[in-house]
Amino acid sequence: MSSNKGIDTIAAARMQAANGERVVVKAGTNSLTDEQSNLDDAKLDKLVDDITDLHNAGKDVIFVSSGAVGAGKGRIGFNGETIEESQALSTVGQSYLMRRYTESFERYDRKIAQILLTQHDLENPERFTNFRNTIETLLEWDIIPIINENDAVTIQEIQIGDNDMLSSSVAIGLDADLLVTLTDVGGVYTGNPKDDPNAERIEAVSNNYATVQSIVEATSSGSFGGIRTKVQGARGVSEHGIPAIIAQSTEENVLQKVAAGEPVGTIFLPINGETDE
Ligand SMILES: Nc1ncnc2c1ncn2[C@@H]1O[C@H](COP(=O)(O)OP(=O)(O)O)[C@@H](O)[C@H]1O
Ligand SMILES: N[C@@H](CCC(=O)OP(=O)(O)O)C(=O)O
Repeated sequence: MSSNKGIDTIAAARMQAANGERVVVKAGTNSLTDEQSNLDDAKLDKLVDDITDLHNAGKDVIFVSSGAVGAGKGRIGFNGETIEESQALSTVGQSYLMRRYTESFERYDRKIAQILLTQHDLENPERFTNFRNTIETLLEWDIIPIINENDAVTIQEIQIGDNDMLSSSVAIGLDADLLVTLTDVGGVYTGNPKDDPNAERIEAVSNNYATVQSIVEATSSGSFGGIRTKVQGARGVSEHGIPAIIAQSTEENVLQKVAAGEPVGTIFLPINGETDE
């Protein structure tokens, strides 16, 4: 299934994405942990390899990483039953996650910074300005900021898997040129690719958005998050004229392929003031 827009428009969006100078990359829990919720070193190192490649290509990379609750579960050996327990697990997991990122980026002599945020911080003009100034300074220093939601003081995102929306707001607020959402499947499909062998990857989303929304509503289990918030976040970004791509974190050189304009994942075409529906 593809967008009703022509192949030229999709190719132009791929080129716009490839040429983006400021890129927000978001990685979900599934891209960082194994089936026992332990932080998976090989997955984390692979993400760091890809981000370093993008950075070495001269891009400003802002990384939004989930995985704190998952890493906390693995560290403590307990899944947590209440929201409060998930919050506490995130605080254990976050410091461990950053330790592993620090070690992994050190393989390339790269420095990183941690920023824990809430949607409130992005909505409050004074806090947002402070956040933006910090990011701009880190980027000038060639340091890769790693952002996560501050789960100790907010529970919205533990409940709805909202790092997808946080990364979307960060991309819009920081005037990024591209949002890449990495997950454990190859994009948005016509069915859940984990249990539907006939599911086909949707190449592009533009004027087919309403159809795509109904598909992901129908194929998602659970009442929150999952592929739905990725689609919603990517659409929000594209409505600001910024292309967004949902792709698979395990795909070889996935970010290099994005930067080469290759047809990986599902691209959300930037909407530049035209009527899209
Ligand atoms: N139509 C669909 N297209 C792609 N993925 C889907 C679809 N419906 C359900 N999914 C599921 O959404 C999951 C991705 O969401 P999630 O588990 O929240 O990932 P992450 O940890 O990367 O944030 C995939 O593993 C996939 O099984
Ligand atoms: N702040 C939480 C992220 C929760 C979340 O959004 O997870 P995901 O849907 O896997 O991106 C954590 O680090 O565990």
